[in-house]
Amino acid sequence: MASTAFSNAEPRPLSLGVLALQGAFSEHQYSLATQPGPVYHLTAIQTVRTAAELATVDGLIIPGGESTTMALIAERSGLWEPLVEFTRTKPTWGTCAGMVLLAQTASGAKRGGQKLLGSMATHVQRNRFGSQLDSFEVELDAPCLAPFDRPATGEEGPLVDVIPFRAVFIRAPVVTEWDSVLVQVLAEIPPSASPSTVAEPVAVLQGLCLATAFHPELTQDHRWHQFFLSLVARQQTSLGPS
Ligand SMILES: NC(=O)CC[C@H](N)C(=O)O
Repeated sequence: MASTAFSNAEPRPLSLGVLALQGAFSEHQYSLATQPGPVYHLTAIQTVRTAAELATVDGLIIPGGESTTMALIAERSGLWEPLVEFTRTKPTWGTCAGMVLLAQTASGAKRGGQKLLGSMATHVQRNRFGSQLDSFEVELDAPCLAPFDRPATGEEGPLVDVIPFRAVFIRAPVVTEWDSVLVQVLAEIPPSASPSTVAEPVAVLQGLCLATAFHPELTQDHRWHQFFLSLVARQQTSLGPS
């Protein structure tokens, strides 16, 4: 075993999954495939529809779409319990409907309640900004994206201040309550764009779980994908040699 000492310089192969039960999964696959960030040894970007597929990935994206429909399909296909287990132990990123599913509780839920994975200590309000017709874009400050500001062209140059992220909100939730010990707020909607006129969290991180209320996969700015990949890579590194 002489040469198996793990070095941070050796990228471990990463396999990323995108939950593909419903919603904007192919857009995430495209963003992952084209993200120009630091080079990760990304061996697979695969759709996840079964527990067997979920078992093969190092990190999972739960896309935007309809959280109630995704929960229903996951239950019917025997994927619900594996998803609960995965999202509590492995890197997971929920966008929009994914943010709703990861929450512990939600208001504006379907009559009779809706099933949530409950992997983040958050309460979300669904459809905070109204219907599809009320969709909008707004610039967010997200200091966590600073490491990914520099274009991955190999160019040297001073790091600019964090470039605002132009976020697309479509029937989006916001986090209205959270456990501030466990959950880190990464970005807030500016008060001017918020119905409550106070800044409200729209990107949060709890351990290996990331949730964004907006849709980075619908933009050409792949810094959130790079941020998530860096989480997955860090988790893989901490696991030691494969
Ligand atoms: N764009 C979206 O993902 C909308 C999410 C939807 N409002 C839900 O709660 O499932």
